[in-house]
Amino acid sequence: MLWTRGPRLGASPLRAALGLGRGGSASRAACTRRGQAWQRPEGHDTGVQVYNSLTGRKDPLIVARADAVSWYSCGPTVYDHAHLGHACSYVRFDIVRRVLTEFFGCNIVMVMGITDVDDKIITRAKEMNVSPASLASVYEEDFKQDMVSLKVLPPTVYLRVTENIPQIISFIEGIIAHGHAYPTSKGNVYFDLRSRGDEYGKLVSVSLGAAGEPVDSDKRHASDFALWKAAKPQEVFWASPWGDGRPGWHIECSAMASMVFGSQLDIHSGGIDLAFPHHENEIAQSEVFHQCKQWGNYFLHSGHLHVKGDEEKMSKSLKNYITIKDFLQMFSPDVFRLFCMRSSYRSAIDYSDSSMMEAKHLLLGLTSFVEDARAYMKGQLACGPIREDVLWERLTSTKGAVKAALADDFDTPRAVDAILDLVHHGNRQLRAVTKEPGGPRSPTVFGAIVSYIEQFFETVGISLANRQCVSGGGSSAALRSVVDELVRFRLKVRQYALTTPEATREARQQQLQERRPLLEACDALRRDLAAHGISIKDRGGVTSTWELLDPRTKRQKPGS
Ligand SMILES: Nc1ncnc2c1ncn2[C@@H]1O[C@H](COP(=O)(O)OP(=O)(O)OP(=O)(O)O)[C@@H](O)[C@H]1O
Ligand SMILES: [Zn+2]
Repeated sequence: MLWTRGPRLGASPLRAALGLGRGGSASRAACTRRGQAWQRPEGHDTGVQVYNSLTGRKDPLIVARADAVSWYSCGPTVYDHAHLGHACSYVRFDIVRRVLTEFFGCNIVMVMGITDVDDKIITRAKEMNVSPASLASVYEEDFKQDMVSLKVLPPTVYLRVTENIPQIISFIEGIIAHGHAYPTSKGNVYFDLRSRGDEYGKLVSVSLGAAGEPVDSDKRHASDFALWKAAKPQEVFWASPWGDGRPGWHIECSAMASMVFGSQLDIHSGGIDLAFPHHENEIAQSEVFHQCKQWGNYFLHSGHLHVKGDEEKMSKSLKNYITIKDFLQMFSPDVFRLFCMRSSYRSAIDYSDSSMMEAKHLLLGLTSFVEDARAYMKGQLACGPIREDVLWERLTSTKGAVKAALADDFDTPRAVDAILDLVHHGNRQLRAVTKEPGGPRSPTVFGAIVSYIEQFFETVGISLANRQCVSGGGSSAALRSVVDELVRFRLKVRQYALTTPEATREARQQQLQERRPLLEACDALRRDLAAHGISIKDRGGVTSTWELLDPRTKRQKPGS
């Protein structure tokens, strides 16, 4: 055994160490030690408590400057299509980023590193008989397109490893100059872990065990990791002071983050599998290069997406994945976002068709409320008397609850629950009555609720079928007018079929019977349009309204 590990490595103990599982007293003790070593940054207190993997607890998020919060995000290794596991990590951090920006006034500068040279890329390129560079460029573009489809905001800048080789080489030279790395006769450069002493293991509390001469390796210690890898025959390489080769995986992120942010980083993020060894090694490299005590102040890790019932994360190598493109054929990006928001960004999450259907129905419930509230405001939905004071009070308390939840380590499930509670109360007051409305109306409070809810979801990247304004230019505007005409015509036909002026009951029945085909035709039209995402609602025979729904969000049984 070369590593002495606390009782915390391996899949679930690692999660315990990072506060994601049921940590025992040993892990709590280690967290306390980590917590004590952490230096509270100086600067602007955002008002958010964030779970920091460096301390194993929630810390106040203090950034150097609110107008330029530095955030480095480990990007993908681009050798194949991205899957839902990747989507989950990037969507969750996108939500965190949007919340920090819109609710807590941070202007975020995000750098994302793209690993475009790596063993996996080289192997796949060989299999496909293409160059690693062209394979990587195809899948990098593919990843970016997937992110656009998922409405993930792009980082302020993407940095590719292959475009930053000179910077990476200088970084390695700096580490060697400070006595923490060594080149070998085979042309490799390794980080000298023993030179780091107790400082290694800030993130997951691993410590170096007894030295053991590694078999068949030019490392001094088996746990030393590569900063520079000597070129193998027929592999892509760059010239360096140590001979031809390419960078190791960990060094690229340290070098690229430092290139933009220097020796101080507010936030560093990635999936939980990156905590060890990737982030642990990044910390070691960067702190010895910059000769500083604390390079990154907050390490945020997202939990894994698992296929329900599967212990392992969704992963290419396990072949248990669904590509983002396949997923988006069935569900909208909004459904996926809402699914992500129903759990903490840190927790493991199970993918299943039923959990997706649940998110889809939730979204449908929200859009339906917004539609009804808007119809009420327009006078198209007749209601009994509204308890306006109750609703105003609910709205105010919801706003407070949502902000408090988000300030508590971006607790999105709690924030969504608070909104659902508001919707529940709104719906109770909106119970439609078929008679003509009487008494005072309260459109303003419903307007305030709709506006708040839409704004909240817009902030986290979810659109609530707000199709009042047309996007897409003149042709969509024309099509919208055509649907307006069609729905008005259908309403006239329906009203004619339902209005039976005959004097006697029998005669009225007879007339209804004769006009029945017209009603059936109206129903059929409603069903058919639903298949195209157009949802028509008949409001008590007085009027009809319509909304355009994303076809992947529409009801299972159109028109029901
Ligand atoms: N199943 C998953 N759930 C959540 N995040 C994931 C999952 N799989 C990968 N990630 C995260 O996606 C980001 C990019 O990962 P990367 O390109 O290194 O893929 P990977 O982990 O090698 O995936 P694979 O095992 O499928 O090849 C990382 O932050 C990683 O932690
Ligand atoms: Zn990284």
